[in-house]
Amino acid sequence: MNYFIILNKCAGGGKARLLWPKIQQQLAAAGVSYKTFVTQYDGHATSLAQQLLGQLTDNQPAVIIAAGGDGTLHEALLGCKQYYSTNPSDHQVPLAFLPIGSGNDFARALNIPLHWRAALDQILNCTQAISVNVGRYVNLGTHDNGYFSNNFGIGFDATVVHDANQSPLKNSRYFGKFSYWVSVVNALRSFQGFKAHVKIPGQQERTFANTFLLTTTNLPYFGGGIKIVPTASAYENQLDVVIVEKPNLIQLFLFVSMIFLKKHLRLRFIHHYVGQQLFVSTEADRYGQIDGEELGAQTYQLKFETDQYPFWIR
Ligand SMILES: Nc1ncnc2c1ncn2[C@@H]1O[C@H](COP(=O)(O)OP(=O)(O)OP(=O)(O)O)[C@@H](O)[C@H]1O
Repeated sequence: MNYFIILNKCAGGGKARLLWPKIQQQLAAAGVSYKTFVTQYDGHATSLAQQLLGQLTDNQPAVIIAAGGDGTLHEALLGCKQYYSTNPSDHQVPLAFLPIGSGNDFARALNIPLHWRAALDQILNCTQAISVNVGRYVNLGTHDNGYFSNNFGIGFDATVVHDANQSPLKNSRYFGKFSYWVSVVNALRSFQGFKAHVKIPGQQERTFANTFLLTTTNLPYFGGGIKIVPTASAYENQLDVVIVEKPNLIQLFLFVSMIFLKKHLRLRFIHHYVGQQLFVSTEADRYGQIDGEELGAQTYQLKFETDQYPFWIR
């Protein structure tokens, strides 16, 4: 097998850079053949995936390993999907994920070990690709489109991502988590609810006048280990959407406590729907995030659908 590693040394607030020599040692000890492509800038993993797929011959056994956090996996997946949309093939090169970022929600959801050594062993011992569900979105207003392995969030979660990205501490291994929690508090104090509509084909449209969080998810987890939809599964051909209406202080406390008990979806200000296709629109500019990658503030007119990609994960 030929392994092609797309490595984001900045992932995990620079933790990936420190781990990389150890990972190299482990690869050398396993005697495997691999090539490394190090990302140089935001978005680079997408073009690296496209370039390397363009250089592979059709029947060359290969696996692309996204080594970084969920953002690196997101970019690599996007590159692969974009490549095969213009170069269709019956054999698509599978993706593996070496979770050396901060949140690593994809790994949590797909039982990929969170320790790099065990995760690498799992990749090297894997013998067959498995098809995994991913989300596809189209912004019907702008025609922007793309994919997500984890989730597409609008509102509070995305505001936190935006705020944390502005922090000078965001790349600090030790203070990165602290700056994240400062952003959570900031967003809780200032976030203004927004009007949103959710429509699942065959069902009536639902409108929420004061939305706090609107997340379309392929996985149970978001935000680095928060189990937002305990029943969601990337092995099922469906997406889950969760709408949280803006909570008052008591509701916020209830929400946080019930999340720990995995019973928050029973709360009356939280709504959960499932579909293979769904439509989401909003009426005010709010931040968005895709797999933890920030989108600017905008209004959304989104169509979500399920899609698949082969993963090299067990
Ligand atoms: N050379 C680089 N310089 C600056 N940013 C980079 C570079 N290479 C990649 N990036 C960006 O780093 C960001 C963070 O990467 P990633 O999401 O993989 O790690 P993380 O945020 O630590 O993990 P997680 O998303 O799991 O919490 C991504 O937006 C990616 O585009």
